[in-house]
Amino acid sequence: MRVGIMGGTFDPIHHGHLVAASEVADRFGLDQVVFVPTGEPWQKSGSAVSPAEDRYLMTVIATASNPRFQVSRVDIDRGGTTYTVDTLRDLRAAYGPEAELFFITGADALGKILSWKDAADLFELAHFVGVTRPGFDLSAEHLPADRVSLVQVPAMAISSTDCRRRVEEGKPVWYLVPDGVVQYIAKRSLYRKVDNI
Ligand SMILES: Nc1ncnc2c1ncn2[C@@H]1O[C@H](COP(=O)(O)OP(=O)(O)OP(=O)(O)O)[C@@H](O)[C@H]1O
Ligand SMILES: O=C(O)c1ccc[n+]([C@@H]2O[C@H](COP(=O)([O-])O)[C@@H](O)[C@H]2O)c1
Repeated sequence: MRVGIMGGTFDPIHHGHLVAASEVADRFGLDQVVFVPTGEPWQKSGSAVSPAEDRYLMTVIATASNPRFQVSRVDIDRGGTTYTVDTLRDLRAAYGPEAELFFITGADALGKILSWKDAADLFELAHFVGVTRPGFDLSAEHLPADRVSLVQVPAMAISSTDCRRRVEEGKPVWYLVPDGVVQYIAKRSLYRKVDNI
């Protein structure tokens, strides 16, 4: 079985994430892509991230219609700071030794990967797939060539930061995130200043 892993804070999940996963699934003939919302990400600057359960539910809503997309709670249920080395060990244990694991990252995340915990071990645990992202250079020169692939995906100039800012400013996020995620954000009053609720 060939399993893609798309880790992210998903605050909120948007069409950039979904297109990246879909393209890599097609290119590598993946049987599944598992979206893994982070528990407590340690390299996110700025304000605190939304509760894990909200990010988890938005990820479930966004992926529900695709039979090849799954969502895993491993990073949320482990508790504490999320490290990809733990994600990969947990998913290896869940899928067994025969599974081929492909960890999908945008160009921004791939550029910082050597700063991740136990970075040298990561490339033993999975094949890494870096995807293009508007505004970032995609390069794997710093990484082991046989364990990293680069994939061009349709350019989606969308970020979770921009989606949060738009909601805070009362601007629409329709078509940047799936419809059900727009509705979930409104229902839970996410990303609004307290005096806007
Ligand atoms: N528009 C996009 N195109 C390609 N890859 C993306 C895109 N947006 C995010 N990714 C990748 O998806 C993964 C998870 O991203 P994350 O959940 O941090 O979203 P983000 O939009 O970067 O969030 P934020 O703006 O809050 O930093 C990362 O590997 C990131 O590089
Ligand atoms: O393992 C680490 O030290 C590490 C540091 C930063 C990010 N990551 C992972 O990279 C993925 C994208 O993270 P983020 O913060 O850009 O949403 C997600 O799965 C994180 O757990 C992992």
